[in-house]
Amino acid sequence: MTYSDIDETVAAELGRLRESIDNIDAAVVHMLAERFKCTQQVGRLKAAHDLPPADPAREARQIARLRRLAENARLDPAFAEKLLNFIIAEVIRHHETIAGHPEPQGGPDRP
Ligand SMILES: C=C(O[C@@H]1C=C(C(=O)O)C=C[C@H]1O)C(=O)O
Repeated sequence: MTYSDIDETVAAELGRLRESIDNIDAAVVHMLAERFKCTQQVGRLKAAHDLPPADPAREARQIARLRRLAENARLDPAFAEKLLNFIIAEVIRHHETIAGHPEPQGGPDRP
């Protein structure tokens, strides 16, 4: 069996489900973009006040909270933790970059 010779009703059902998957993927991308906008601001605030890029205590609280949310939503908590750690690692990398390239006095828009 291949995708080109499946039954019409199966194709319709698959198409309907895939439309929802595409919508969810778009929402995930938009939500991540908003999250990174916030974390970039946090990175600039940390750099301006000489704070370290990573905050392990905050991360531990977030992971505990996300694992509880995942359990309630019947999502594998180990997967939720892995995903959050993956995102946080990227955020910390951004914060290290920001800390290494301080903005000139007057903020980011100054020429
Ligand atoms: C965004 C922050 O910086 C880092 C990234 C975090 C995140 O992506 O949620 C959490 C803690 C920090 O290690 C923060 O300190 O709030």
